[in-house]
Amino acid sequence: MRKLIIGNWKMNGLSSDLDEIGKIAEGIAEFSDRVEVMLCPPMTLLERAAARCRGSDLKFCGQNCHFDPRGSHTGEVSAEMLADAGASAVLVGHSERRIDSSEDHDMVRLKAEAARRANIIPIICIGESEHERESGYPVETVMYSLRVSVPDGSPSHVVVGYEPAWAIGTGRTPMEDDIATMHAHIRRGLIDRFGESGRLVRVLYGGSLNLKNADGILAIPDVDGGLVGGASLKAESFLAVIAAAANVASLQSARSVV
Ligand SMILES: O=C[C@H](O)COP(=O)(O)O
Repeated sequence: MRKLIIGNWKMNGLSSDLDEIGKIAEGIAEFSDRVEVMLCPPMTLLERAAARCRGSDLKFCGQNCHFDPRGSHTGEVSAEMLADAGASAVLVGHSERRIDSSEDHDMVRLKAEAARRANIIPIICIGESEHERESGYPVETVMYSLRVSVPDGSPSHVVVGYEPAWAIGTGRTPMEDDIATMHAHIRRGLIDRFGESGRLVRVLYGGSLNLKNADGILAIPDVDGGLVGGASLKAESFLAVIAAAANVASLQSARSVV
């Protein structure tokens, strides 16, 4: 399976950064056989970025959507609008939205269902806070989020992003063994719920992923790719993470042949 690397620009990016997005689109061509790449620019750049990169392998992703298709929701954007602007996917339940906008698991599930309704892929983000990790029950916390946030029905075209909130933007990451344990639990939870189809759900790791740690983290079993924040803002650092993902994908496919 190709690795999936998603860059999340969060509330960063002006029209002067469209050239940087163009560089990313050009730079990923050599890795496209091993890595699928998506970028989540701010809403104000989405349509222009998608138009500019049309014909490249770079796909675009919204950072959030409302669960209704239209209506009286000032300041919101629907999944249908994201699709119309050129998005193939949307992040739902990112911990920054859960904190800033009090989104709970039920709302995240409704948003994931809205993405499916609009034929775009929901990237469903789950992860424990520092307090939840220190309380000693991070696995239980994450498994509960997974159960409630992921909608029923076929899990095909659903992506899960495991992002420990305390690792986001801090330069701190869990130990590789802890990431392996969490991803194994998530995989088991998906298989228990969806049977063999649960094996096909891509599970990404996010939280201070960068060039220095990408080789190790992306090689962990059941880590199917990564969600990259800060390191995705410049083409050079984002392409370095993508190159690392391509190397890991090559090694894993060589091993699976032997
Ligand atoms: O969506 C991306 C994540 O929040 C990770 O952000 P970060 O790489 O800056 O820690």
